[in-house]
Amino acid sequence: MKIGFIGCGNMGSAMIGGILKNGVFEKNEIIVSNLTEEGSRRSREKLGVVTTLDNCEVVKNANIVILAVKPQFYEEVIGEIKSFLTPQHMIVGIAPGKTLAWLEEKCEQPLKVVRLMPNTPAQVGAGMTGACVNDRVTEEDLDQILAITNSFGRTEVVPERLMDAVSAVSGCSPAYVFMFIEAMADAAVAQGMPRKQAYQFAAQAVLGSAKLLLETGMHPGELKDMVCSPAGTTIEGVRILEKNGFRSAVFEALQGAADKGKKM
Ligand SMILES: NC(=O)C1=CN([C@@H]2O[C@H](COP(=O)(O)OP(=O)(O)OC[C@H]3O[C@@H](n4cnc5c(N)ncnc54)[C@H](OP(=O)(O)O)[C@@H]3O)[C@@H](O)[C@H]2O)C=CC1
Ligand SMILES: O=C(O)[C@@H]1CCC=N1
Repeated sequence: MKIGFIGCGNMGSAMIGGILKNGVFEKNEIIVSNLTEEGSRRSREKLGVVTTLDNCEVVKNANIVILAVKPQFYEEVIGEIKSFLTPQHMIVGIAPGKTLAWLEEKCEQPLKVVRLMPNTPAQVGAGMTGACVNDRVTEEDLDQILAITNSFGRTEVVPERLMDAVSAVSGCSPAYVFMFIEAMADAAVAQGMPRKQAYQFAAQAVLGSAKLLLETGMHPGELKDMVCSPAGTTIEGVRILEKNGFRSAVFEALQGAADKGKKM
């Protein structure tokens, strides 16, 4: 085995899905641990990887170890596995607030440490991951990490001080985007559109807008202005969004998410 996941829920399985689809590792090179027998069976059936209920088995059988449990369980899990870690291991945290220094300290030995902040669109190969590494991670190690993260979307290597911002703007933001889509679809339903069709229209509008911005590199304000005809329908909606503090609400939400990450 080459890569191991401690925990294989939403994020772990999304990451493994991309890794397998792009042939970064074969099924028999991936070992995952779950907390429950039910989770273990789900990992086996859904992904076909090697499974265990013993977190130490992951460390004994893989040199890249991804901690894909909720942040609250990081300390307990590291306590369990630390005596099996060696300088050859690369330990990868994906939780908000768990800094490189915190991970190094809890592992109690000099190790290659990586911090990633992926997001759930990784499930469909459209993830966005922020990455930073400690000074023991070589160029070759980083290339290996990027091959992994690029298998489920795009990656940006950032200074660690930006990881809370990454967590807010791409780790958490899919939740806010889904709330936005749901609200738009509710409004379309109120106008008489069948719900399934409303999700299609709202989601494709968000997907297309994101694609337009990424592919043209244009300023989002300019793209917004392209939609707003003088005395038209869109600018009326813009007025109402501004009146209701739409931008400020988004700003505050991301600020709150980033601040929460700093405290974790
Ligand atoms: N969800 C998201 O959008 C994002 C999440 N993250 C981070 O990813 C990490 C995982 O989150 P997510 O995938 O959403 O969480 P899930 O709840 O979906 O999955 C957690 C997994 O951890 C397993 N688990 C729990 N306790 C243990 C333990 N002691 N030993 C081994 N396995 C254990 C569970 O096992 P079982 O299957 O048996 O229940 C489950 O497979 C978190 O740190 C989160 O902050 C980062 C970016 C985005
Ligand atoms: O809130 C969470 O649990 C995760 C971390 C980053 C995005 N979502």
